[in-house]
Amino acid sequence: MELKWNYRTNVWPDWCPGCGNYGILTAVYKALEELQLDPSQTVIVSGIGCSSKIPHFVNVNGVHTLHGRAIPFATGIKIANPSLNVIVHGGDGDLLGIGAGHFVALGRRNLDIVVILHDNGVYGLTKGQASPTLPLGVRTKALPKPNVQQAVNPVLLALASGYTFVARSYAFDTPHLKNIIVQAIRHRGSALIDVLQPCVVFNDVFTAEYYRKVTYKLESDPSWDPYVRNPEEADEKRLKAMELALKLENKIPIGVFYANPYVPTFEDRLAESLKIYPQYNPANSPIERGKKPLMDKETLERVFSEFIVEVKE
Ligand SMILES: Cc1ncc(C[n+]2csc(CCOP(=O)(O)OP(=O)(O)O)c2C)c(N)n1
Ligand code: SF4
Ligand SMILES: [Mg+2]
Repeated sequence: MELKWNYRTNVWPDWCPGCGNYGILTAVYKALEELQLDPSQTVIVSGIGCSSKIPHFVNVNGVHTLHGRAIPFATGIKIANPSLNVIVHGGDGDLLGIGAGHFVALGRRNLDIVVILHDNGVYGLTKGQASPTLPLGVRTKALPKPNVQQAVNPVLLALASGYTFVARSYAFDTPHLKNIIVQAIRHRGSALIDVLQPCVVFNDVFTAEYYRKVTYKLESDPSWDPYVRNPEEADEKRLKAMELALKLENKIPIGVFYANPYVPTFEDRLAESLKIYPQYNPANSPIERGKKPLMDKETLERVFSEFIVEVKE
């Protein structure tokens, strides 16, 4: 395959040797190369954490934002310019701790954004505190006592929130993760990929050796079909995906849990509700004419006239 664009930057990734983030970065490069995404039309948005350094290492547009706030940034970017490919990267603390409300809101909207969750069970950057995905009773290296909180199941939460593409993969199975990322980018709607990611410094329980033993691929089960082929089978397939997501005892499934292309995206709903949105979204609207702002009183009234409500006493 001819490589038209070098998606690698000159910035040397400074993660610890052996960190699962290297596998995720490699899979991202391979997915972008396969899709040949236009770098000028692609944005990676991250929060704060070891995982969130990723925009510095990928040669597309990037924004390294605030802890927990990658999804709201990405939402603004996508609504302002719906033609962009928007990919969010964040840690389990970032997306499911401080950013949990935004994580749920994205699923409810089904905005066409891919979320890649670096799931290492710890707050890596701040030295190994328990993250929202660390199970109850597990004691990792930096914890003085076993974890006293229940874990959030990212796949289950995404399914319950309305994400229309939900998958799990493993950081050091880069061909598998690359395939999932390609599918998630091609999908129209909110996509979550929960990536099991060893943190070699702070998580001595969920290690690469552990994941190698317990993970198995859904693709190897011919009876598993997560793809919704007509809207009538959506509920049943989502329920099956939820049941599977709950099974985490001795074996952890990786692969696609649910993919439903029939739910309208937020962009579609916005265009339905605000008729001028596709034509006059912020990215394709001039903001000034003759050095004067175009958003004068008359323009604002025209834009928002559809929303004026008369409240009768
Ligand atoms: C508003 C705010 N609260 C807390 C922090 C401190 N902080 C920085 S990174 C982080 C957690 C990182 O964990 P995670 O999101 O799982 O990413 P990882 O480092 O594991 O990849 C925290 C609590 C911050 N930077 N900003
Ligand atoms: S602390 Fe953990 S997550 Fe952070 S770079 Fe090191 S190994 Fe990776
Ligand atoms: Mg983490």
